[in-house]
Amino acid sequence: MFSYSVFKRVSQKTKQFVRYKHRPDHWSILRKKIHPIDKALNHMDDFYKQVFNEKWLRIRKAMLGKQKYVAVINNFGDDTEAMQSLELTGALNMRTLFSLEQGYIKEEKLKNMNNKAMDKILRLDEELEQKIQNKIEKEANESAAQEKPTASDFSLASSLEKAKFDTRRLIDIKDPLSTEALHEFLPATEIKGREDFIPESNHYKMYDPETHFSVKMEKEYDLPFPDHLNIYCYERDNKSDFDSPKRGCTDVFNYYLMDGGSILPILALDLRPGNRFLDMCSAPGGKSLLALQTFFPDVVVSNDSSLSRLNRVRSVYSQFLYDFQEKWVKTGKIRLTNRDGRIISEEEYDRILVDVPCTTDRHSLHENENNIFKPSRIKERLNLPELQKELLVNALKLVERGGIVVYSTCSLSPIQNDGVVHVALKQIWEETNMEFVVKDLSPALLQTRSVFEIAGKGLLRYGHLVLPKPSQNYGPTYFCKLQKIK
Ligand SMILES: C[S@@+](CC[C@H](N)C(=O)[O-])C[C@H]1O[C@@H](n2cnc3c(N)ncnc32)[C@H](O)[C@@H]1O
Repeated sequence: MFSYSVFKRVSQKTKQFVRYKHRPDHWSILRKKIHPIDKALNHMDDFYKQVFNEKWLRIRKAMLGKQKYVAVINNFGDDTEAMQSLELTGALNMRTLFSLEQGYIKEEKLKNMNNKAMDKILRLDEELEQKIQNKIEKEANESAAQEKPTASDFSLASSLEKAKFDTRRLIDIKDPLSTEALHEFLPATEIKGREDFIPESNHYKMYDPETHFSVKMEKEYDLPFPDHLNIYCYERDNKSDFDSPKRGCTDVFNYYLMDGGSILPILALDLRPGNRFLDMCSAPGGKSLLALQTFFPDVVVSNDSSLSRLNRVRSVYSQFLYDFQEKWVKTGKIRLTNRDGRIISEEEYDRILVDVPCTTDRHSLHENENNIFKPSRIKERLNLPELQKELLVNALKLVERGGIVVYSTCSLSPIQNDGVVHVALKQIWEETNMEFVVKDLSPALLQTRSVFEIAGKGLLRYGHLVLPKPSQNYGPTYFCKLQKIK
């Protein structure tokens, strides 16, 4: 076969040439290079298509699109002015949206004294959502069909399509995230050039489906919205950007921008006055700052095992809290600690947030730099569920009786989400006599449905998952609330 080769002149004087067999910047090489973001997309196409079925196309489209933010008003800055200026741009206070929904739900309840109101609301909501979804999926299918040919020639997704699946090992479509099913998820193993896939699928076996233990579940009907928390968002389909935050008279910023999904783990914590709150994996610090805006915790401990990332928390605090060192650190209200969350001990907390390192799905689809799907980070990626489980187990041990732990990720992976909660509870059950209740927030989360699409008990066993969608492009955010009862 004719071999195409190129020469590179290495010396101007001697006019020597080096003969490349494969020139590194040749178009055919560049075209074939699979970047970490491509790898991430291939991985998600393989895995999530089978988990979320027809919803996957819409989630995928949203995650590849523009992420939506909310603005958390800084109560320690020029808050009133900030709220007024945001309202002038058409931003809405989330508290108002939630309470409008609550009012509507109550009204429906009254009208339907036989208490079928919830079913009715859910059904109407689902019907509406389905109509919108069908339209979006139709559009997504059309654009995917146009985009496909070139890149998919060498994608894993296309090779998997051709590959034979061991159908006994695929997730049961009827109950896609049943514990047994997610533990058994195992893609076809005979895939050339994808060696990392094999150890990864082996890794899923650690979630032994044979082990049975009882888990207490309890429905929760209320998701209290702290009085002092003011969070602004744009309504469905409004893709406006918030202006950059501004410094006020005390030189601190007036609001903090964060993914809307990130507020739910903090709301789920149900912070109360006087709480001692540990943010076990806190950097860059958005959720710690959000917890402080409620005015409830007496002490906030922002921990992170990475010193450089902990310095980012310090910097966020300094930008949002006036006289941070004097008023917050020296008074002991905020502590910044640089420890491995797996071995924090001795202290007791009433509230712990375990917002673990994960595959950061949205980020992994956009940034090649430091991407968790880089070949050099395979081992780290495969070890994530183990690390996540150890962090959660330690939080469950640390929290006081009656206290609350919220476990959260920004991944759609059932392994890193319900899977980790499952193994952590199993370990606690085997090793201690502690008891926990998993809170089913589905009824309480109804009030958030004008802002978020949340997958609940139909798709998940323990927690809740904010699903990104083009009209409200937040998340993914998984969160699970656990309360220690013994
Ligand atoms: C998803 S980020 C946390 C985001 C943060 N909660 C927020 O909302 O801004 C996960 C963090 O966990 C930290 N981390 C990783 N391993 C850890 C460990 N063993 N103990 C404590 N923190 C850890 C990482 O350095 C990273 O900053």
